[in-house]
Amino acid sequence: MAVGPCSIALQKRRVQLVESWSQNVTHLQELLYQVGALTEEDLSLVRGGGRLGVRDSMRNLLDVLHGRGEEACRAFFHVLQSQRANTESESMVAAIPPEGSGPSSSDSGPTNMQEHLRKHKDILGRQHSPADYLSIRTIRCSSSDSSDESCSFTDITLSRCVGYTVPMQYHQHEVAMVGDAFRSQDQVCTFQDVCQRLLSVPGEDVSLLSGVAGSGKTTVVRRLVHEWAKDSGSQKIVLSLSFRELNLLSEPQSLQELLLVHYSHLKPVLPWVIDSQPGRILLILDGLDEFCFPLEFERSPKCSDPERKLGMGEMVVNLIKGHLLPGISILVTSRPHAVSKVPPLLVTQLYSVLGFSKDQQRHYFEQSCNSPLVASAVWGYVSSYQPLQLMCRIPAFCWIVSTALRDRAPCCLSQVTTTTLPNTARTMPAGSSDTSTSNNRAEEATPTPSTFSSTVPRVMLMSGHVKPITITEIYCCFLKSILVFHGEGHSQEGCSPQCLQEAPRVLQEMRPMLRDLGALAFKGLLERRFLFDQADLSSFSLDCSGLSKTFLVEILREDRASLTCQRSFHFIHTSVQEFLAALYYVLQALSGSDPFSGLKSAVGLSLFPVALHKVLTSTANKLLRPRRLLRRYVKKAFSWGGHHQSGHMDLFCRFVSGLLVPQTRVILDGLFRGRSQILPSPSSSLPVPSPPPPTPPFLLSLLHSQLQCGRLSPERQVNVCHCLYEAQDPGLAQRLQGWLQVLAQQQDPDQSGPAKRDWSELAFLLQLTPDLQDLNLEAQGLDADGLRRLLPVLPLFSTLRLAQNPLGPEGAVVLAYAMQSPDCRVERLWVVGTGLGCTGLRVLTEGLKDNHTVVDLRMAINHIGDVGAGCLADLLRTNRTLKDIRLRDNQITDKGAELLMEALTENTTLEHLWMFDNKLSKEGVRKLKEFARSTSHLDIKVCV
Ligand SMILES: Nc1ncnc2c1ncn2[C@@H]1O[C@H](COP(=O)(O)OP(=O)(O)OP(=O)(O)O)[C@@H](O)[C@H]1O
Repeated sequence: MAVGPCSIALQKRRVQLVESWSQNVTHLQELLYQVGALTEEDLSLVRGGGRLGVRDSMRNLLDVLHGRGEEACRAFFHVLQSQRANTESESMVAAIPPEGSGPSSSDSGPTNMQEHLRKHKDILGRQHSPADYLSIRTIRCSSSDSSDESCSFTDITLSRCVGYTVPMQYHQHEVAMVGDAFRSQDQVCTFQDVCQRLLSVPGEDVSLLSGVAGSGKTTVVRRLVHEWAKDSGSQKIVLSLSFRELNLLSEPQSLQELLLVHYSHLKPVLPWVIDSQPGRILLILDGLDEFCFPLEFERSPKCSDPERKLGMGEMVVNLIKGHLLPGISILVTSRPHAVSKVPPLLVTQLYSVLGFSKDQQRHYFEQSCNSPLVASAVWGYVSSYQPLQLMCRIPAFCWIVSTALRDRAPCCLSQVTTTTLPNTARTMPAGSSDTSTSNNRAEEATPTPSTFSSTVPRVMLMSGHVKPITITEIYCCFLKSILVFHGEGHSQEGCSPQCLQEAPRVLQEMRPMLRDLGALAFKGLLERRFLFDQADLSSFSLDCSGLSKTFLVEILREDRASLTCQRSFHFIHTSVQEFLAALYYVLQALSGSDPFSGLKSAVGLSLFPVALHKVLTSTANKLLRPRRLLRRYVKKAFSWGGHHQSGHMDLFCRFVSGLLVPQTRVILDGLFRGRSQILPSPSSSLPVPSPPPPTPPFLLSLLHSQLQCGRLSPERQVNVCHCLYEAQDPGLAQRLQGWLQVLAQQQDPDQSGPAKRDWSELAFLLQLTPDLQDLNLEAQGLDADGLRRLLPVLPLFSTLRLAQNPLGPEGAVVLAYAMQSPDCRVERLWVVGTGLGCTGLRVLTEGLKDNHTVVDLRMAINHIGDVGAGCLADLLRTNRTLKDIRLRDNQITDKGAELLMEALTENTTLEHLWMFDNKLSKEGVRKLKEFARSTSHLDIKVCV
């Protein structure tokens, strides 16, 4: 059987031929029979006994023709050409290979190819413009025909590693991982690098893009598509689908059908591209973590036919395995916990969104605030408070913080009043933003949350609340900004005195709606659901048509699936859902109602009829005193959060703690004023409010008893620390002092070893003390794992004393990250007797190559040997910061000393090198001394 250009073309264009010609299959058969290309037997085979549909008949026809060889295929294309007048698919006919020519003659594709692609770029470029996505502020600016550029993306930092291996396990809330992000071992890269790789490099591969909620994955995708659409020279053809949309397709579908419905404007060209130039296609699948169908990579049957109907899970498996659409490249985005749904072997590279670096955060605030003064004030505030700054690596937090702070800034900065707070109030210590004027200096003062003090005046803003210092307070300000300043009728952002005066009334009016929204959020959290449909909203009496028009677009975002036109809703960020859930919980608990019963009656889940449930609840309320009820509900929230090892209730618990603080609730004054408040409601009437009541003691004792019970995992313990912080526990400072005292008592290395410590808790506490310079953890039994937990704070100290701890080579890896951190301030690194060995030293010196802060490195008794000395020598060739290195007792011989001396001929900055107690010969010592004499700046201490 001859295989010629027509046979090949017929195979390659099979999908397109079925798509374009199935309706004419009967007529084609007749014509082919007439010209002798088919026999009667062929005809009955093609018809399949009359049971087949037209598409299957067409597939049979193509199989038969291919089986008959080149001549039959050529006849087929001639027949098609003769039908040209009858067909709508001109491009199809143009693709028929002329007699005698090879298939390559049609490689330029169907006619109007460029035209179709241009249209495709226009459509996708519009769908992915930054304007309708980044913030409501930009929606406004776009609607008042401002240019796209004004709504631009801020650059973001990513990392790239080839493939991935570690099956990741997460026992903490994703927020807790933010600090980890910049410690990645992988190569740091920019958005442009990712763009360049995905859009320029042809070929078959699967890339994963991982990042926590709100880290900007979807934004990266949008920006990628946006850049591609702007680039008229790009040869790639980007197709983008979201898992959220695929979830809606419960019936099996063929991939071809799916793509052609989704990209109907590409109908005339897509099959051709898929068939003949798959390397040009980049398929983006966004949001794997939301995919509700199982991905069974082992068990899903192999399918390479794009026309075969498949369930969505099977389709995705076959796409990622390269069976369906072989040759294309695929980008899958996901939150970290779902990344491992894709087997590592199938992944070519893993990109991780690290978020905004410090500079990028500053730039973000410059872009998002309406004046440089406000931007600088917001940035001054964020950068002065370490936990907040860590959180602001996530862009979504930046947006929340910016919304919370910027709106009130213009009119509040110059109109602050101060008042003295009672004993739970916090210090507003020295340290002010660089833009502070004499008027606003108090406002700009940097809070140091570690020192909740009783004496220092607390800044009270005109808006009736203090400058937020807990995360809960920031979210309260965020909500208030949106409700009060962004509501309908407020064309301008920013507060006005009139808005502020009306705020309590507005908040009071919003109370029922916020309660319902919070109940929805809470129910979602319980069920770990972050996507809601219209029925969900209606079950909480939320009117979706009203929602999308009012301020709530900034809280609850609507998606309309392009495949099914179904509407779905999600909170703008999971933390906003967690905050609203906590708000609902606290509102209910404060008014003596069971937060769970609120859900049951709303969604009809109650085991009892609603009326009976109400009777029982009110009887219980009468029997139990309201304060006891409150305690019971709060306890329930915490014990429940503590039992969730996944950590997904962590933020919720922190917000509940924060909202139980009367001072925090002042911000949402109006919302909390109710008939049946159990706790005293703080008064906030201006100009001089009466002191708010302190944090309820039962809350603090509840949290403390959780810490002491010893049943919580280390991750949950850290979360309890966060809760104490949100609850503004005045005891936190003492706890830190206690820790520091413990650490000051040096352990005797001969003893059985120090008690097992919770290093995460220390890391948390240390974050709250920005002025601590010297971290002394000598002989504390600190191992590599403990050091890793401390990593967020390690770079922030000028002296790190880590001697006599079993750090080992793995600890060196952690130290290397710390030294490479852009935030590194470490000048003295003391790691005497930490078991680094030559392997550890190699890693550490690699880290130090990117460091410009360490001047004093003490590393006696580490068995680094000559190999280690060689690594150090290598470092000294380029390093111009180190002044003092102590290498006593490290088993270095003459060979190692030679390497060091060689390197030191190129280094004029090192001043001291201690080499006592190494394995040097007399000759080696003599040479070293001679070398020291010849280099006036360098003092070498050595003896045999
Ligand atoms: N590069 C950026 N420049 C400006 N704003 C950004 C940028 N990236 C993200 N944001 C802001 O953060 C918000 C959240 O981003 P995005 O939706 O991309 O996160 P995500 O990682 O996809 O979140 P999720 O996992 O919840 O889907 C955006 O709405 C936008 O306000």
